[in-house]
Amino acid sequence: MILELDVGNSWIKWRVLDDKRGVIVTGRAASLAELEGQLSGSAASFVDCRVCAVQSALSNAEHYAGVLRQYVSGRLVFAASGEHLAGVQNSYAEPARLGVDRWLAMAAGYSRVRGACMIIDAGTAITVDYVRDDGLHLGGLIAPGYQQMKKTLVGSTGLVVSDEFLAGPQTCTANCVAAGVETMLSGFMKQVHDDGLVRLGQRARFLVSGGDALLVQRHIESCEVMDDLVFAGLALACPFE
Ligand SMILES: Nc1ncnc2c1ncn2[C@@H]1O[C@H](COP(=O)(O)OP(=O)(O)O)[C@@H](O)[C@H]1O
Ligand SMILES: CC(C)(COP(=O)(O)O)[C@@H](O)C(=O)NCCC(=O)O
Ligand SMILES: [K+]
Repeated sequence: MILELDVGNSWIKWRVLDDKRGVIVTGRAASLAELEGQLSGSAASFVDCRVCAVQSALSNAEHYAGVLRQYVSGRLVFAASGEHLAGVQNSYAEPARLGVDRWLAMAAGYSRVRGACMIIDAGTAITVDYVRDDGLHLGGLIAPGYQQMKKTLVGSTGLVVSDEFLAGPQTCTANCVAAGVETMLSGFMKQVHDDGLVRLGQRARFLVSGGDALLVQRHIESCEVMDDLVFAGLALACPFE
């Protein structure tokens, strides 16, 4: 059995694969302590484990490794961004500095569509990565995520915000804030979509992942939601063959 972890800034997503690489359990934890509760509750032990951790969590990698070691008898690997993976070429001058979650999602997305694609991951941050038809990464964008946009405004002004999805002018504070954030997201997505088609060509595919993927889909109708890109990328980077 293989334990796979996708550690983001808001959630730790995890899943377990059986010996035939089929997914047998998936889960989500808000913290390492919660994850530990979930793993010990399952009373499972895993042979190997592969981890994708965003930069903020990597600074805590030893602590993660110490906790995970209790459940993992074999290999325990933290994936890292490199120069090439599955036909994708990293554009960063220092390839290791590219977020490994972005890197794995790009490799998995490009492997699947075998052509120009834009990878949009809507989580704590919204990241956008451009991958050309020949696999060259043209670079990307990092913007505040949907909840961050709301939190920042509400936190710094004390305003309230409604949870509804609203467009156009509104007539109470909570709805004005909700519609304002939605309009920012919609304008950003329209710009990203148009720019993707210009830079990557009209046949480019738009692949979307992350907790807010469905919000992105509201604005880019032609996009394809692929929730497992980071996990699929982990298998490419750390195949455990
Ligand atoms: N049931 C849910 N509980 C909490 N957040 C959710 C839920 N469904 C969607 N979300 C959204 O998912 C976002 C986090 O997405 P995720 O991809 O897990 O982020 P990260 O990779 O940064 O940890 C939150 O900002 C929130 O808007
Ligand atoms: C940009 C990110 C913080 C996104 O994290 P997420 O929203 O998935 O939690 C992550 O990819 C990261 O830590 N990147 C390192 C910096 C970079 O990619 O340039
Ligand atoms: K993200």
